[in-house]
Amino acid sequence: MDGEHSVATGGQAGHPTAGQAGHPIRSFVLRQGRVSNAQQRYRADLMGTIGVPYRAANVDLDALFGRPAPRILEIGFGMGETSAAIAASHPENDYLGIEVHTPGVGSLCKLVAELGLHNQRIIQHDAVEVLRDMIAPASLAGVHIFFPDPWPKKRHHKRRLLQPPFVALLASRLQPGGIVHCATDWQDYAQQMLTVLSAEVLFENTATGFAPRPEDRPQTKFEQRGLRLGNGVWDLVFRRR
Ligand SMILES: C[S@@+](CC[C@H](N)C(=O)[O-])C[C@H]1O[C@@H](n2cnc3c(N)ncnc32)[C@H](O)[C@@H]1O
Repeated sequence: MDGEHSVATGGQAGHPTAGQAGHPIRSFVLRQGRVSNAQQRYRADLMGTIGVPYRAANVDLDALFGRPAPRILEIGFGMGETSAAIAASHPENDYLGIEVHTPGVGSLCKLVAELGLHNQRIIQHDAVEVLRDMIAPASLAGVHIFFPDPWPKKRHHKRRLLQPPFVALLASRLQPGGIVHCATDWQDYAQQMLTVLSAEVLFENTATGFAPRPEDRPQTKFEQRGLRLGNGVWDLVFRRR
């Protein structure tokens, strides 16, 4: 997504990608993007019911969704069009979307209301801390990470989300047989993802190398912009052993 108007956030100790001085290296910067009136209104109306405040304790997912069902967590849903489309086409699953960016949260709230989705919940917080602190081990059927911030400059690569400690955390939160599906339009990040996911002993690749794009993954907004620029797209689908 656009990186302008960026403000680096402060942090807490113990972040899985913590830097040398103990300061967390976050995978995002909080942008001061414009929040439309509609995004503001829907966010204010809905986050009281479908929003989950961050707290350092496991969330009871059955209670949160009001039923037992496969749970898919999405990291960085952007404006949420893809999230809403997937949740609408899979009413049998429950979806927990995590995003830090306020306009995106408002946008997904609006889509949830317009589509009458009952299987979407939202946490507006750093996904790394959410996974670490709120999600119980072996509780997820899937994780979606579609077009994470690419951090193209070499000196920023340490900010990329897909690093070995994060991938180990991710694996620990998936049930055996659970799937992590990543996609990116940055070739060197795709290669990095392939390397770190392949190196995690709890994961097995469902494909040889990169996966064909699964038919049930709609094109995301960020992906469409990349395709207009002529970028390639790489999907990776790994299964928790
Ligand atoms: C490049 S955008 C892609 C958005 C969307 N998935 C798409 O494909 O259109 C990456 C998104 O991830 C969010 N993000 C990055 N790191 C995050 C984190 N640690 N926790 C939650 N959201 C994060 C950013 O705010 C941004 O909206």
